[in-house]
Amino acid sequence: MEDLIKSARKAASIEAVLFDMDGVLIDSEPIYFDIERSSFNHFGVPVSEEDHHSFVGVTLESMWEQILDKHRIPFALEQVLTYHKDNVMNILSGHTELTAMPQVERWLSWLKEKQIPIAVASSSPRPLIELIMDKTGLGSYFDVWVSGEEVKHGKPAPDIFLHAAGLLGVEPSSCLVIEDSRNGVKAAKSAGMRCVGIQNPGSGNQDLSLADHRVRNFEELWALKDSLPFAPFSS
Ligand SMILES: O=P(O)(O)OC[C@H]1O[C@@H](O)[C@H](O)[C@@H](O)[C@@H]1O
Repeated sequence: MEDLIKSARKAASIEAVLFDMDGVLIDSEPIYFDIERSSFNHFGVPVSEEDHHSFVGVTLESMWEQILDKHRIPFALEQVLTYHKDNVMNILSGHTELTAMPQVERWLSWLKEKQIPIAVASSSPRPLIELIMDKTGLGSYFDVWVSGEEVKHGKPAPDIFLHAAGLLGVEPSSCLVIEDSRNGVKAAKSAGMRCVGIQNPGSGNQDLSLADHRVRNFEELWALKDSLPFAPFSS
């Protein structure tokens, strides 16, 4: 019985934290919304705001697959993806104000100090993750970086978070995910993980009701920290 109680406690404790990138570590979704809108115009697709917000958190491939499927425009997936990805990389490379979200480094430093492994698990393509990690200076905090393009099914499927947990060597039930999108929260919960939803107005209209906890920013997340069941620290 005692063993059962111990293992139930252990399953619930947090041993790793998996961060979404866009809309969590950096307020990039408003930038993407503009670039995406210009690509929609370029290809002549009338994407509604509701549909547009529903794509937050999914890979670019999944977004364009859904658009091509619904609007039946005469372009190949490869063609629109190449055009759009080039656009995103060009604009973001030249962007001078890509900074981390306020207070995010306080969280990352605290996790590092407590020796809690951390991952970034983003649906963005790897070159974009690299660029953002470099520009924000956050890259060195993370033990692993995983892109949604490196797993079979992107968010809202659980694959990316399960893959990140595997790389960190931590059970899914011992992972905490920080997400800002409906697709991301769904992925985290499908992976059997605890999830904090950050309601970021910049990420559009996102239903985060599946998340275990909801906050508006990293300051509120900091306040929540003491009530989260982190595993006993080694130092
Ligand atoms: O998984 P993350 O880090 O939120 O990334 C998702 C984002 O990835 C970007 O590449 C897309 O342009 C966005 O539309 C999408 O929301």
